[in-house]
Amino acid sequence: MSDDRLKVAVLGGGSFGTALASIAADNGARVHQWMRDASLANEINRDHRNSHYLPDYAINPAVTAATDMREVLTGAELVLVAIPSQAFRSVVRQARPWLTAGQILVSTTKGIQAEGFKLMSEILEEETGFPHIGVISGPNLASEVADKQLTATVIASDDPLTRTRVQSALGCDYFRVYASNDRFGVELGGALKNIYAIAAGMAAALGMGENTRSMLMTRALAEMSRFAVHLGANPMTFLGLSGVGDLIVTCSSKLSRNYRVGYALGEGRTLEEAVEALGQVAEGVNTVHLVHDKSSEEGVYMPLAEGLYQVLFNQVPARDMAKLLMQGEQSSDVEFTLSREDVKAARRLED
Ligand SMILES: NC(=O)C1=CN([C@@H]2O[C@H](COP(=O)(O)OP(=O)(O)OC[C@H]3O[C@@H](n4cnc5c(N)ncnc54)[C@H](O)[C@@H]3O)[C@@H](O)[C@H]2O)C=CC1
Ligand SMILES: O=C(CO)COP(=O)(O)O
Repeated sequence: MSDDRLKVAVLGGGSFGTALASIAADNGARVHQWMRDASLANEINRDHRNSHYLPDYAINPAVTAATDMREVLTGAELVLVAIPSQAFRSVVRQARPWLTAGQILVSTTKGIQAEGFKLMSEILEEETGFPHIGVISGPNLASEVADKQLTATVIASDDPLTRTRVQSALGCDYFRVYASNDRFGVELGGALKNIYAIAAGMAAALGMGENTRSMLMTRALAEMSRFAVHLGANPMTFLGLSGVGDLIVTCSSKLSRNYRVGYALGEGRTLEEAVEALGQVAEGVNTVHLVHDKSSEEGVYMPLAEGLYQVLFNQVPARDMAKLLMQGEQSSDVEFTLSREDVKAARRLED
């Protein structure tokens, strides 16, 4: 008997890969999930549960898991790569012998590779040279997705086929998939907001109020869009789900791992203790480092990222850094309507 269901492969056995695998299966696809841990794969096949990363949620039984890359990838029409950024390239290299040019390849990872400041879809492109490449990003806390809470995401690609195939593979009554052609902006937004989620967690632990959080999130949006536009992104992308949308959720929720790392730091833990206690990936820690270096190199003004870098890596107390940031330049609210240079020039005339 022929099986004409869409075949989806998911690389990664963590919380987001598992949540996305279950959505595709809810949508009628045959889903194969690759992970390196055989006992976790057995558990998914036997109990339809991922007790390590998503213990409280049932996984659709149409998801089958394996540690064999060939078995998972052969015949897959859509491949979702949900592997933390530090291991992303090595896993794509492992997968490469079974990837084909007709497949749709999509990164779901919100991180940056240190060498060359590369985003994950650029790695997909470099390692395969294939044409159907995209990125999924948006306000998508994995446990809420697994709980089927009403959620929206963005598929970004300059390839229309990639956009429409992902919209139909994942869009369902609890998960909406909006389209963007600014792959770079969408992907960068997902990586950058992790930095500010750490800062927001820290501010919460220090007892700072709602005005503070709102200021932090809005200035974070100004800072991340300034950086992204300098590197070639479209500023309007930051008004969407993958920009302001993801910033809101990650800066507001203890379900965010980056927020939790910040909270632990605000309570006085060391970075090592905070990361160890989390036991999962918090991409923002590495991203702070990379963005600090890149913004210095490019001459982009990013006081929040710089302040966070000093707290995380140079042991400056968070409260002292907050005081220092409050003494920084009072510049333009929205730089795309009034430039920082115009504000500075007017102040110089006044002095
Ligand atoms: N968890 C979430 O709420 C969301 C996560 N993301 C992004 O998804 C990406 C993946 O994150 P999660 O699934 O949440 O991570 P996770 O921390 O839940 O799990 C990571 C998974 O990657 C695997 N892994 C790590 N190194 C590996 C290697 N060298 N080879 C093979 N597998 C390896 C681990 O075994 C584990 O299965 C991250 O970049 C994250 O930013 C995006 C949206 C939501
Ligand atoms: O990206 C996320 C939600 O959109 C998940 O954030 P964390 O990686 O901080 O958990």
